[in-house]
Amino acid sequence: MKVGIIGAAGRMGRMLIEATLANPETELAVAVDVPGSSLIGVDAGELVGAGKLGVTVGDDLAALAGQADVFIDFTVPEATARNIETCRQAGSRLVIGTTGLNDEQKARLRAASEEVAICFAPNYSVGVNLCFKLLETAAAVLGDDVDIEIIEAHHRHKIDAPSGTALRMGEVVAQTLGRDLKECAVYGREGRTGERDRQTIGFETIRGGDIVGDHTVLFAAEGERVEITHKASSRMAFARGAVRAALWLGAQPKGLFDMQDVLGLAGESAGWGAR
Ligand SMILES: NC(=O)C1=CN([C@@H]2O[C@H](COP(=O)(O)OP(=O)(O)OC[C@H]3O[C@@H](n4cnc5c(N)ncnc54)[C@H](OP(=O)(O)O)[C@@H]3O)[C@@H](O)[C@H]2O)C=CC1
Ligand SMILES: O=C(O)C1=N[C@H](C(=O)O)C[C@H](O)C1
Repeated sequence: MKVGIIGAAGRMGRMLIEATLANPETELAVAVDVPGSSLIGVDAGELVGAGKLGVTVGDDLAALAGQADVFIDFTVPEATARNIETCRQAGSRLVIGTTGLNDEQKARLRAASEEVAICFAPNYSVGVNLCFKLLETAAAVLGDDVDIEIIEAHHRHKIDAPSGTALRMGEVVAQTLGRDLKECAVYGREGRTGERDRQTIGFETIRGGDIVGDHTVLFAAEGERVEITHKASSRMAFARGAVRAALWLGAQPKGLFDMQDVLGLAGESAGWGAR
């Protein structure tokens, strides 16, 4: 399968190039980054120490859209929104890892998926997607008898908070408990907060150094507590998952999917964020 990487010069973009080269079923066909980047025109192989591959980093997705079977986009929300439109017009499949999309951008994504196949997930690691299923079970068993807090930590360069993964974890728990996350989420606390309302779901964000991505969901009761934790130690976990999603998406003519679909874990609650 011919794969195109959008955001190729970024932290994830470089990992995605490596993961595409390492997978015997995928071939790097296109690499794109932001217009004006000093890396436009550089060979994509040189970005990851793989030597020259004959694929130079371009800046015009529309002109390159026909050269790949599936594109993988890990950029910023504004760029992803434009790329969705470009892929829709070109009839190209798209795997999206970008987090922090607003409601309007998600609505446009949903609309585009009526014409092309799109996989959209806040986290492509297998471990995190397993955690989503564990969270359904934990929330269903522990129910309304616990206080629920979601704590995430990431590197100092991350621009959105809470992480897309933390928000999805909140959506999974809220949906299982019949709550609306938009109404029950509490983001950080300061000052005289008053006693905790058990119906709320709290979010705490840590940013520092080179932390790849840690997530903990804490279920705290009187006398005991349960913690479900995932720690990523390499971005390769996300990149391998995204390439797996690209291969899976190649068989889908159109529609909106997420990593739960790719892994065969999708139940009634799949696609919490975008659907
Ligand atoms: N779903 C998942 O599994 C994961 C999701 N992510 C998400 O992926 C996104 C990217 O993360 P990360 O790689 O760390 O970020 P980076 O900033 O390192 O990479 C983003 C890249 O996209 C480039 N870019 C910006 N605008 C455009 C554009 N219009 N066209 C093409 N390229 C563009 C940036 O260029 P420049 O820097 O020059 O602006 C940069 O090279 C984030 O939203 C993050 O949360 C991250 C890891 C896992
Ligand atoms: O920006 C990152 O780095 C990551 N972002 C994703 C998110 O927002 O959930 C996934 C991962 O934790 C790394």
